[in-house]
Amino acid sequence: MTVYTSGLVAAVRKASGNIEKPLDGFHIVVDAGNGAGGFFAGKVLEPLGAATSGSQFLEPDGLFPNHIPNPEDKVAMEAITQAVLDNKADLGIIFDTDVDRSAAVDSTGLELNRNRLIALMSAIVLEEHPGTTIVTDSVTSDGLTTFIEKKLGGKHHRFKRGYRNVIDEAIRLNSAGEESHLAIETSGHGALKENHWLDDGAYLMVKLLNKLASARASGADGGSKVLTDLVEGLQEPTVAVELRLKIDQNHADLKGGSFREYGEAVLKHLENITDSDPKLQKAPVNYEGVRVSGYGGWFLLRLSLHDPVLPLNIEAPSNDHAVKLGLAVLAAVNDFPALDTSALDKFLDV
Ligand SMILES: O=P(O)(O)OC[C@H]1O[C@H](O)[C@H](O)[C@@H](O)[C@@H]1O
Repeated sequence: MTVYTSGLVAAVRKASGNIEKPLDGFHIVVDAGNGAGGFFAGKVLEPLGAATSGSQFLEPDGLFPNHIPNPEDKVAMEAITQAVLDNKADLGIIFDTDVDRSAAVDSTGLELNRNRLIALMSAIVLEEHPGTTIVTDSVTSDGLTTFIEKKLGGKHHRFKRGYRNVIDEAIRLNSAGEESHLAIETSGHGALKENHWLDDGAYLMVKLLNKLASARASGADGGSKVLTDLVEGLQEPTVAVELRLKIDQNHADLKGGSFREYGEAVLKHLENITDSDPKLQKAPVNYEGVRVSGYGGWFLLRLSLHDPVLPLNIEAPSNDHAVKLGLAVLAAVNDFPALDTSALDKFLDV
């Protein structure tokens, strides 16, 4: 552990031009959610000179008495945001149980997770490696693609859900001659080529600290603004939801087949229905499920990696637009009685 944490500390010192305490004067709070990430406060931030008072839930407790340690979870993100605001901290850092996922919160309480974290990491990596390909999971937003390609001059390769899938794809691209330095999921899993493609949430946060430290070393004193500025221009949808539609594996409509076969049949049917609707356009390149644009937004219906579930992501510029997209999905999935559409029904208020 000492070898690992001293490597993280050394990386930030190096980024600052070898200053011993490059984060002196910064106040950074950590929320480990009672998982394994509590070390980051005492073993990484403090040796670098940052104050960490107000950090919370640093003691491991497998019952997770405070909140689920998950940087995608609303309650978890509210907890770290509140800690940042209460302590008037410069930055908040949150980890999942085993520190392979992470996210941050800036000094104003802006959450830097999901698409925003990918945008931020892409900005950092593309400064170091202009033009490189960023590999992400399938539920990333259209705004993220525009940001990576138009603002940052990189290439966005939206692949499949699953951290192993995105990392393996980035490794494959490199061996096929296409340079990629970052594989990252909206879940907060992320891996860099320079870190031997390790799925390491602490290292992602070190890349943010490097930015703070180098800005400070060059005389800038805007706290976490150096990070927030990097995501400026990222278009964000007004509505972004994930609804999980369960397949009842014991339902007669499966006719003895597997839930996967059933899910594939749902997806095929949805694809046929959307093909015949002129208001909807199938994504020209897509590696997982059915991704469709329309009404100024998009939806993706796909099979879960592990569960008998079809997760449905919808992003749209307004609730009305999101409802139109949801209704298009409902028209297809209603023909499959083993599918529990209650989450979608509730969203659509039908
Ligand atoms: O397909 P889902 O049920 O949404 O789950 C997808 C998720 O599964 C696991 O948690 C993996 O660690 C993640 O990398 C992945 O994103």
